[in-house]
Amino acid sequence: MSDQQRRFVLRWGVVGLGAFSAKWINDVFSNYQRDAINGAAVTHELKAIVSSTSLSKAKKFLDLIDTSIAGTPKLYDSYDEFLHDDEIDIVYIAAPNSFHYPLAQAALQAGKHILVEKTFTINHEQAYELQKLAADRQLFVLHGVWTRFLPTTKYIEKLVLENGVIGQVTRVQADLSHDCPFVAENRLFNPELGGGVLFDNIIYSFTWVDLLLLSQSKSAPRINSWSILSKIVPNIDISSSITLVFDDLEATGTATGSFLQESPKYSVLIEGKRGSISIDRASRPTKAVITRADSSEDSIVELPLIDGLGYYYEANAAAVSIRDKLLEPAEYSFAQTIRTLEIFDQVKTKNGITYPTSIERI
Ligand SMILES: NC(=O)C1=CN([C@@H]2O[C@H](COP(=O)(O)OP(=O)(O)OC[C@H]3O[C@@H](n4cnc5c(N)ncnc54)[C@H](OP(=O)(O)O)[C@@H]3O)[C@@H](O)[C@H]2O)C=CC1
Ligand SMILES: O=C1OC[C@@H](O)[C@H](O)[C@H]1O
Repeated sequence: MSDQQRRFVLRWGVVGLGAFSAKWINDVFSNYQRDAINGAAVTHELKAIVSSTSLSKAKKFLDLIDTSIAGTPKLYDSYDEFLHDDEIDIVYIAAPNSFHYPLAQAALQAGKHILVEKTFTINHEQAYELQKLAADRQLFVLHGVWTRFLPTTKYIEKLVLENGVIGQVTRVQADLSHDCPFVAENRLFNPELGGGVLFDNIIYSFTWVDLLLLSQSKSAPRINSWSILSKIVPNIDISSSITLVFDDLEATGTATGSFLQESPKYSVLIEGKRGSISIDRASRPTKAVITRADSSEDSIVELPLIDGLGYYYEANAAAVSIRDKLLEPAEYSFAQTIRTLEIFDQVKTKNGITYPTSIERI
C-alpha cells in the first residue's frame, strides 16, 4: 500500500466565502502535512464551495484560493444542492457568527460532519440543540477555536498542568485586543451578524482560563464581568472582561478583549506559586517566557515551531477523529463549548449585550 493509500481522506465543503475562509483553505491545504502528529495520517480534499449570494461570487472566490494545491471545487449557489452532494463528508462553516446555528443545523440534518468557526453559536441553547442533533446522527462536531489544537498551546498546557513548572496556578490573565475603529459595514459592529468583542476575541482569551482553571475545577466558579458598549451600536460590546473566581482552587481567571487598542506584547500571564509564564498572543502563541520565583533570570521556552498559520491542526484533528469514529475532538470537548457559552450568556445579560431575537432563536 502506498503512503497516499494509507491516509484517511476527508472531503470538505465550504460555506461562507469571505477573505477569512480563503486564508483558512490556503493554510490547511498548503501545510497540513507539516503537522508532526497527524500530518502523515490524513489527506484533505476540497470538493465544493457554496455562496449565499451567487454563482459568480463563488467563481470569484476561486481567485482567492490556491487551486494548484487545494484543487478546483464544485461551485454551488444553493445550500440545498450543496448539502446533498454525496462527495462532501464535512462542512466548514465560516459565515458570520449569527448564521452558524442555522447552517450547522442544516448540515447535520443532511448527514454532514461540521467544523464551525468561532464563536460556535450565539447562545448555549443553540449549541445544546446542535449537540443533540449530532449525537442522534452520530456526526462529528468541532468548534473552530484553532488555538486549542496548536502544538504551542499543548506544550504550554503540559508545562503548567503536568510538569508544574510554575507550581499551583493562582491567577490567569489573558487578553486579545485589536484596535478596530467603527466601520458600519464590518460584521464586528453588526448585532444581526453576532458582532462584538465577546464573540470575536474573548473566545480566545477565555480559552486560557478554561484550559488552566475552569476545566480543572470541581465546582462552579463565581462570575464577574463588565462591558463597554459601543456608543454608535449600543448593543455591541467594544471592550469586555470576565473574571471567574475559583474558591476550590484558590485561583482567579480573567479573560479580556477590546476593539479600543491592540493587546500588549505579552498578553497572557499565568501565575503560580513558584513563578509565572508570559505568552505573546492568546490566539496563536509563538513565544513564552518563564519567570521563576527562585531565580532572577527569565528563561525563554523553546516552543514547537508552527509552519504557516496553523489552522491545519484543527482540520487534521477533525480528520483523525472522524476516522476513529469520534463525535468530538480529544482536545476540545463539546461540554467545554457549552459551558463557555453558558458563561457568555450570563455576561451578555449582565452587561446589556443584546442580539435580535431572530438570531437568538432555537
Ligand atoms: N479562526 C480565525 O482565525 C478567524 C475566524 N473568523 C470567523 O469566520 C467567520 C466569518 O468571518 P468573516 O470572514 O470575517 O465574515 P464576513 O463578514 O467576511 O463573511 C464571510 C462570508 O459569509 C457569507 N455570508 C455573509 N452574510 C451571509 C448571510 N447573510 N448568510 C450566509 N452567509 C453569509 C458571505 O459569503 P457568500 O456571500 O459567498 O455566501 C461572506 O463572504 C466568523 O464566524 C468569524 O468569527 C474570522 C476571522 C478569523
Ligand atoms: O479569529 C480571529 O480573530 C481575531 C484574531 O486576532 C485571531 O488571531 C483570529 O484567529
